[in-house]
Amino acid sequence: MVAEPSRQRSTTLRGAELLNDPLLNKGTAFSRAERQALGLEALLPWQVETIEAQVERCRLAFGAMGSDLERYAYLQTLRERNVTLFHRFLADHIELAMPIVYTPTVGQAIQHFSHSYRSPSQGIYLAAPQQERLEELLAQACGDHSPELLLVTDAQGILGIGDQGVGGIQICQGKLAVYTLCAGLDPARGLPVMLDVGTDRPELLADPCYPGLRQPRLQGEAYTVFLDRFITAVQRVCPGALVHWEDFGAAHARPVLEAYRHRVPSFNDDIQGTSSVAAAAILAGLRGLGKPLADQQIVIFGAGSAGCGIAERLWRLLQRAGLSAAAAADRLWLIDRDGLIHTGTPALSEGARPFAKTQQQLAARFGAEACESSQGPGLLAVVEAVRPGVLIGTSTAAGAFDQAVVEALCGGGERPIVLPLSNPTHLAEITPENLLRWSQGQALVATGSPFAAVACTGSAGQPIERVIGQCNNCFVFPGLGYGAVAVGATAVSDTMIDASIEALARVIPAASDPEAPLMPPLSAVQAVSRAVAEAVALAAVQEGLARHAITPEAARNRLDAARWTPIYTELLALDEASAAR
Ligand SMILES: NC(=O)C1=CN([C@@H]2O[C@H](COP(=O)(O)OP(=O)(O)OC[C@H]3O[C@@H](n4cnc5c(N)ncnc54)[C@H](O)[C@@H]3O)[C@@H](O)[C@H]2O)C=CC1
Ligand SMILES: CC(=O)C(=O)O
Ligand SMILES: [Mg+2]
Repeated sequence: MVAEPSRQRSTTLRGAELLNDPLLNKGTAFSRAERQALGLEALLPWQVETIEAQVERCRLAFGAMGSDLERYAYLQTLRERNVTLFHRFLADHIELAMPIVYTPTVGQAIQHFSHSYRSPSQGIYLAAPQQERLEELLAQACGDHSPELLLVTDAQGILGIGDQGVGGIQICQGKLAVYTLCAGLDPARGLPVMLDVGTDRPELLADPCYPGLRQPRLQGEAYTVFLDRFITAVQRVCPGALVHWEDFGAAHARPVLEAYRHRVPSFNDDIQGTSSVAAAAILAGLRGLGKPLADQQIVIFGAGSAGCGIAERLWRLLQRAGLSAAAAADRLWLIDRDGLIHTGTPALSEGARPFAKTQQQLAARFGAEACESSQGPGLLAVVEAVRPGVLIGTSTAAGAFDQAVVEALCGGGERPIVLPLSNPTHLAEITPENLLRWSQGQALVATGSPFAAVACTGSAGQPIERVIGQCNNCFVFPGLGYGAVAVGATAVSDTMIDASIEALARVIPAASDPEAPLMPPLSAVQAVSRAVAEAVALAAVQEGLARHAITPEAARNRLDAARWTPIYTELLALDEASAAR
């Protein structure tokens, strides 16, 4: 339940104009006095309702819908009409609503965007032909309410479903809803930004209903110039705002992060947020199993933004656990479309380069013939040769962790940690049900999208139900972003990200019991986000990166003071003349 501090606000809006303002609208919850003062008396049915009664009506309507896509559309409409009620519904029904506004349903909604688009919803579109006016357009969109957090995508790599053009704005809206739900970011302070640099998806280019720019994506220098202009506009219009980069394609995600992380406070969620949740799950799982990280071999299947981000973070943690940089890199085995990544892999990415195995390493593990082809050994061969304690999937290759792979992982009675992180649900590298069946209940698992509990046999032969934790960056990015914004962090440092890992790892149930879930339940996501935000804010203070707080106490106070809760504000009528004074 949400506590109800009293809040008041004045407005010059009256009647329908007020009902059409989603940040101020309360619908049937306007009191008699407000209705009278604000010209609403004939515009609302007679009953004055509480927000709880409104939430119950929403729950009934939501439950009566025939499909998740309809539920998504219903919640979008609610958000466009009444932001407070939308967020209160989410807060009171997290486990029902989160899979709709976020993965997996948001992915489906994005794929239907061209055909379901009705009216401008929350957020802005900045298109390539407007690139000389980005500052003016951003200023126009922000008005007097400079955002503190910009959630920015170019939609080239939405979840695991690739280039989605301007429909990608809905991932920004979904992530911002999660920021508010989990961390308490004021919805008026977050802005979804869709950078429309074109699309390379032929179906969108050919679709007369596609509402975005119908041209191939900007490439090379033209892309860089556009991004540069955008960042310059951000620096001028909303100085100090945090930029959260989301779902860029693999070719741009890392270069964009590196190019601008020193110009604006920013992080890439797919690279850094994901690395945090994966690292926390691994640390907690190993603690529960009583195994040191420094002893592990780790296989990462899918060496794109998320996979390389996880590798880089684990590399850092392995070094902190006492290994040299070279020995730590040797523990990480990255596999992509061309098999195990090695120094002869074609088009080796910057993110994967530190982990590329040398020809000598290939020969030592897989025999001399492994060096004869640019194609590296495949997943099964790597698992058989390396016997990893941890297997991570960030490939979008549904079902790639098959029975042979699982049996090889568990050979010798090992209890591996397996994280099939690809989203949405149908792209998971393995279902928890198959994993637990083929590993005879031995594997520890957490998935990117939500999965139902699996019936298993316990260690004493008794029937048990294994609850499947959701290893999704939603357990980190709300706290990371909110913590950074609350103290006015001038950068998002590696130390701040490390702090988020430890805060999350501490509350993962499997850390003390390997049969318990490998992530906290969604119902705990608000408490987890608060702990992550605090750890991040304190790390920023310690590093001297916090503009708004110089002591830990001040940082904690700012986290509490900035927190927005979905309760209605009492509205007072303000006349135009007083407003002008
Ligand atoms: N659970 C979570 O919190 C997160 C999950 N993800 C998921 O991870 C997946 C990857 O995301 P990104 O890294 O952003 O995409 P990406 O496109 O940057 O990386 C995917 C990589 O997988 C490789 N790949 C594709 N098919 C393969 C195959 N058959 N075998 C081996 N490698 C293959 C691609 O070549 C590419 O390098 C997506 O499904 C995404 O939804 C991403 C971020 C967070
Ligand atoms: C969760 C997320 O960021 C992704 O799947 O891309
Ligand atoms: Mg993402």
